[in-house]
Amino acid sequence: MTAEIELKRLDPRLGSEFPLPEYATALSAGMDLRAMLDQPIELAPGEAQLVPTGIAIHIGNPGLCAVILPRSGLGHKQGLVMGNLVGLIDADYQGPLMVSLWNRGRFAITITPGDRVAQLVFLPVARAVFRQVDEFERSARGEGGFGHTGVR
Ligand SMILES: O=c1ccn([C@H]2C[C@H](O)[C@@H](COP(=O)(O)OP(=O)(O)OP(=O)(O)O)O2)c(=O)[nH]1
Repeated sequence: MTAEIELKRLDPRLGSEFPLPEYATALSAGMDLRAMLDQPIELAPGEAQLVPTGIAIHIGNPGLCAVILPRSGLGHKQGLVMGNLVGLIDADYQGPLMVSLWNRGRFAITITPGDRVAQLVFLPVARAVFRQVDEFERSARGEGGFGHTGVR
């Protein structure tokens, strides 16, 4: 599925000095987001900072959202992940897209302007309407809470 999403370029270096977010391959699920900083920053072990991506997007479709996820290599090797673990971008959000960068590793990490630090993935969303009931229809699953399915 392809969806057209409105994008505002907030940082003029995107689209000139650095490409706008794009899919790296025909089947990539995520597009890399860049840290559009004015100058390099150093994240000490355990430190988190909110970093601008230089874009704003408006999804504008109740059936879609986006998530900001770590890049696998950076997350695994350097410990650079998201301070909110996963950033959730609502379909009605129009503000600047920010990335919370958290150094969960043991060594300082330097982020240079334009570095690809995270990835943006668009996902389908089902919105629920609750129907209140007094009793649920019985299921084979029982009521023991998690870890009680009896499956080994
Ligand atoms: O990593 C992120 C996470 C969120 N957002 C933006 C998009 C999202 O739609 C908005 C609000 O996020 P969320 O609802 O998760 O945060 P909140 O702390 O609950 O804020 P709010 O009170 O605005 O709902 O912030 C980002 O730019 N980057």
